[in-house]
Amino acid sequence: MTESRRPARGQRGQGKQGGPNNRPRQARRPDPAAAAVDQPRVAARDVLRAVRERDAYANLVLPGLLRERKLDARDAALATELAYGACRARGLLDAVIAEGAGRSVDEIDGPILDVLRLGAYQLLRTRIAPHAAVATSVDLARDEFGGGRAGFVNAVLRRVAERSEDEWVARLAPSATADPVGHLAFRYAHPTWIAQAFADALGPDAAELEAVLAADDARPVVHLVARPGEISAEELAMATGGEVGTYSPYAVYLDGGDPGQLEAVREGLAGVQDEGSQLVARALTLAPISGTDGGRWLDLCAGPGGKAALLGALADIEGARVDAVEPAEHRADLVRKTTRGLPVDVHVADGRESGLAPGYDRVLVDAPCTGLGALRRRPEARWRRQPSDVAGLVSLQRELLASAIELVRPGGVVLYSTCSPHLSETVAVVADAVRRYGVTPLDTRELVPGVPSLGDGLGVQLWPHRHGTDAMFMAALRKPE
Ligand SMILES: C[S@@+](CC[C@H](N)C(=O)[O-])C[C@H]1O[C@@H](n2cnc3c(N)ncnc32)[C@H](O)[C@@H]1O
Repeated sequence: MTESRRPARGQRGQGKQGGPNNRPRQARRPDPAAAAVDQPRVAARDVLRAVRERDAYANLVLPGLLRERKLDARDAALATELAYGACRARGLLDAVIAEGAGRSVDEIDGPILDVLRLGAYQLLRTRIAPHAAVATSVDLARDEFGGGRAGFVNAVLRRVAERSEDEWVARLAPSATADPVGHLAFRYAHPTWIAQAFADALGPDAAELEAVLAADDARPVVHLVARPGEISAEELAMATGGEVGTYSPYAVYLDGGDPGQLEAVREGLAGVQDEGSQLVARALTLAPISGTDGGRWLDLCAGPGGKAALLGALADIEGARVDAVEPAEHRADLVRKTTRGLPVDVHVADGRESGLAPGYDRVLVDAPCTGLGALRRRPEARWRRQPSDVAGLVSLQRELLASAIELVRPGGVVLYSTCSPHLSETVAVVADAVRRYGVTPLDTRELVPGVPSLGDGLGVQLWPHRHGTDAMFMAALRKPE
């Protein structure tokens, strides 16, 4: 056993303290005498716990929790940084914690592991003073579970604090020469299969892999969409103090804050929508179709309605009408909400057998996917997704695209999109449809005018590190006449 594998002091008896680390365990009654634990860290800890125990989404849990506990702006910012950061960095943190604890993280009780992840994140990836990172974590453990467990947390974190993040990476990551993708995946805290999927999609540009992985950890800028016909991007930027976007004529970038509180958003003049998604909806309306546009548009996978709302606003201007299909009732409700007052009819149905009459001029298939292109907006998602998810999604994507091709009229266009750059979900699905149904791939790059660095293929792959958008993919296909 190497020195680093030696069990840390204070962990005696830990092995008997519980089973799998995702099982809720009985908390001790809080000790009123305990020093007031630090509220931002309590909030971050509670987010990690909800993610681990209930499969919650960190970005849905945290805002409610901050409001409920009335954290001021500074504390809220710290809680956000710690909760999201620790969710993102989980793989790296767990490897270091396992080394510090001398055991696999699977053998550490979940609630204690949450505290350790929070502490290790502060030690490795923030400028918080090490003694504060350790002491506040020990307080968290003591407050809930008492001295023994606090001692374990103290011992493990002291070991973690012995090295910087770079030193831990040098010690624990696969070799950069023998396994460059595995090395970068470890350094940037991504599962290797996801880093490999990005490298495959980047192809000859795989040297950019480091930049993509780093972009997933950067705090994403909030993108607003100015609803066409309601407000211009310039007006929205003026009203919100934001900056007009680079590629979508409707985009405004906001540096921070809660966009839900903005008057323009509350009044429905604007929404929160990644610029890449705006480009997808717009591309459908720009695609060249044969003959005149009869104004029958279809959004086959519409929930929660971001693209349907933009399509609806553009349809209103063009005199068109959109059918929006979504099988999940609660998501269909969201579509109804976002498209209120627009020429959009919502149908609760499976897109593979929607019952809608064929003959659409334009059809969007914004297919359910792994979401690997939006990891920066969903802190825990990279650790939740599994490679085995891909095959099932690909079959659904193929079936939905087949259905869209049935529903579009000859000479009309189907736009297939995903918020994933995984090649099985993008070019492979499109190539399969071209082969099976004889649809013609269009040069989709022409449908996103002014967007650079789109590569040689006919499809469009956006990237956070190149375009500042989610890694959306889109490909336009015309049905032969
Ligand atoms: C990537 S999301 C679409 C996002 C949406 N276009 C937007 O911009 O807000 C995929 C959607 O497809 C829905 N979906 C899943 N299975 C489906 C099916 N068989 N037919 C149609 N939609 C489906 C999911 O419920 C989800 O709402």
